[in-house]
Amino acid sequence: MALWSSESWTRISKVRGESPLIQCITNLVSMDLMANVLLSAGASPAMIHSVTEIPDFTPVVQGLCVNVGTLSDEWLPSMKAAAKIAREMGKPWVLDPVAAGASGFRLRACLELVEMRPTVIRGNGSEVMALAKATVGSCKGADSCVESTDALEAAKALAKSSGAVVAVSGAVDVVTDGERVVCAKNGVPMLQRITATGCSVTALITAFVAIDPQNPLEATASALAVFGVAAEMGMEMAKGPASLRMQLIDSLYNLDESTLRNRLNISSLPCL
Ligand SMILES: Nc1ncnc2c1ncn2[C@@H]1O[C@H](COP(=O)(O)OP(=O)(O)O)[C@@H](O)[C@H]1O
Ligand SMILES: Cc1ncsc1CCOP(=O)(O)O
Ligand SMILES: [Mg+2]
Repeated sequence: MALWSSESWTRISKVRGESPLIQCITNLVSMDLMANVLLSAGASPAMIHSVTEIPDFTPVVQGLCVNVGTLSDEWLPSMKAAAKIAREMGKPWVLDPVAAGASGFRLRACLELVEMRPTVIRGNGSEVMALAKATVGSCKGADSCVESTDALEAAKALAKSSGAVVAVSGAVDVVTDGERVVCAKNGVPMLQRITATGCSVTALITAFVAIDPQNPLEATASALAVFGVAAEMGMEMAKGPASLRMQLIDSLYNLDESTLRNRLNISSLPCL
């Protein structure tokens, strides 16, 4: 645990020190929280999605986050154009397959984006299972109706077939490259009552991988744990979802080394 704590503190310190520019092509619901979570962690968000701007802008970013939450025919070309440039230039890019199983259009778009070889895929249990099985049938829109642990085998299969690190969020966040499995156990249940917390942790993953591209699995686990620790700190001051949303941002901004070392809970299998 001590090594995970040291490495995770080093990573959040690097995000604060280097302030990586993170392009987010994301949904209309989560733009504000994603941008503010990135800023409070020390990164520099840019929610730039016009296909006309992609050739000028994506080449200068340190990481790309693609989120299909409010997917449309108009936005999909931008996502693909940016992902193509990121892959060609060896830049980390992260996919958040929101509600992947909710429709054939959405599933096809997500599978096409997976074919473009994201560095990391972060979804909830239902989303990862929909991608791994390539089946429509989301039970509840953007929310999951299975636990992250129910999607472990699906996550490993998706990691092996896509070449991506796959993170399944939930009470226990599970991260795998298809072989190794790591669990991050920080966080609070009330995070599920705030929209865009999943989108936001995916954005934070993008910033962490941007400053540690050689270790995407470890960087992903660190980001999930740091986000969860900030939520735990925020929960101590919050009165409900709205104040937790606010306290989460402040706690991430104020996170210090001793708090992270005392609270961080990351372990390798057997951790479920
Ligand atoms: N029951 C829970 N206990 C603690 N943390 C949770 C729980 N459920 C989700 N989280 C955390 O909330 C965030 C969003 O996860 P999740 O709700 O699975 O994603 P999404 O919003 O994409 O469905 C993640 O950081 C995850 O670790
Ligand atoms: C409710 C909703 N609908 C389309 S995108 C979105 C936000 C989803 O955010 P998250 O996946 O982080 O819960
Ligand atoms: Mg989500």
